[in-house]
Amino acid sequence: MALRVVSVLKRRLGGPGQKLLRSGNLLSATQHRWEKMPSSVGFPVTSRRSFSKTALIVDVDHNLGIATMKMNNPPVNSLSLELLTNFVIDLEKLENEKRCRGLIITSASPKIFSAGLDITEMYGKSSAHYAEFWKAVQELWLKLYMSNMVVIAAINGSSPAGGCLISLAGDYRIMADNPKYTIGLNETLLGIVAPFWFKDTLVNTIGNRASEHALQLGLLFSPTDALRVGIVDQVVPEDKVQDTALNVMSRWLSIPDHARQLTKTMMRKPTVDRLLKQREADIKNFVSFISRDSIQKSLHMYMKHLKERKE
Ligand SMILES: CCCCCCCCCCC/C=C/C(=O)SCCNC(=O)CCNC(=O)[C@H](O)C(C)(C)COP(=O)(O)OP(=O)(O)OC[C@H]1O[C@@H](n2cnc3c(N)ncnc32)[C@H](O)[C@@H]1OP(=O)(O)O
Repeated sequence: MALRVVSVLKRRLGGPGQKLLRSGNLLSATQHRWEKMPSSVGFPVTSRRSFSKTALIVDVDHNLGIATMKMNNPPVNSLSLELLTNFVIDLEKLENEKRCRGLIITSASPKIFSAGLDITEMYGKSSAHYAEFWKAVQELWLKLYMSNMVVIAAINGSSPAGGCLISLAGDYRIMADNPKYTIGLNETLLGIVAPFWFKDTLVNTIGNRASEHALQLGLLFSPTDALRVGIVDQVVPEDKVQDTALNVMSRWLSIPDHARQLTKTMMRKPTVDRLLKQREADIKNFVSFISRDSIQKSLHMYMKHLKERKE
């Protein structure tokens, strides 16, 4: 199957996209190599590099120009300060790899894409810790939302709150068709409020009315409902998520990078600038909001509820 997908990738880049690239004199080293491949054979993986840190496994296929990043923070891929920090470091590395044009984000443990922000980072800690944590959340969103790479979320499990934000920060979302999985910004269910830039990212994806409805009620959508409202772009059988991501990636990579990147910047920069203009104030707001006794109590109760569910 993987070979078939690679053949599709080669065919795609050999088609109109390739012509566009040629006319714009924009062929990257990776694409040159693709052009030389005879179409009857699968693409040999001659250059593959992996780097794996705590909580993230990154696999870069230089021939395809695609990196796959698997979140690997058992049991639920909660976004701890460590995971957020490593995520940002690895994104920067990939961004600097000229031949890496696409990134697929997924989970190493099917069933949970990511449980969102690590709640234990948000209660019972110092103000300095909250500030550091929030800065890391901001940093990841800023880097991901404005990435020069094509970013596809291969959502192979549940994806509440911060997990949903990571998916929304990408360019395209493919979710596994399993009614047990849910996705959405459910902050209000925890007694907390999605910050304005979480909200903006959702509004940019599904529009104002649907966002207001989803945010006020803290809706967690099944894959079918997520597709209906537009939170995800495609729902596919569980075992087809990765191949579909590669296939979709080929379509996006057939567009000349500079044109696609400038378009992405044009669409997203106003949203990003809103946070950049008030980044420090946003950190202060978070620290003062999360430090309130009532919020600390809500988070504590929510964690207790999560644990009691199992008993
Ligand atoms: C005026 C305006 C100012 C605004 C200022 C800003 C305000 C703050 C904004 C903060 C934004 C927050 C974003 C977030 O992402 S909050 C996190 C939201 N996440 C969730 O609600 C998901 C919770 N988890 C679950 O629903 C389930 O765990 C899940 C479906 C993901 C998996 O279920 P499963 O049954 O497989 O696993 P368990 O529930 O048994 O969980 C296993 C253990 O993991 C612990 N756990 C789960 N989620 C988290 C988490 N997010 N953080 C930390 N730990 C988590 C769970 O407690 C279990 O632990 P134990 O094994 O020890 O019991």
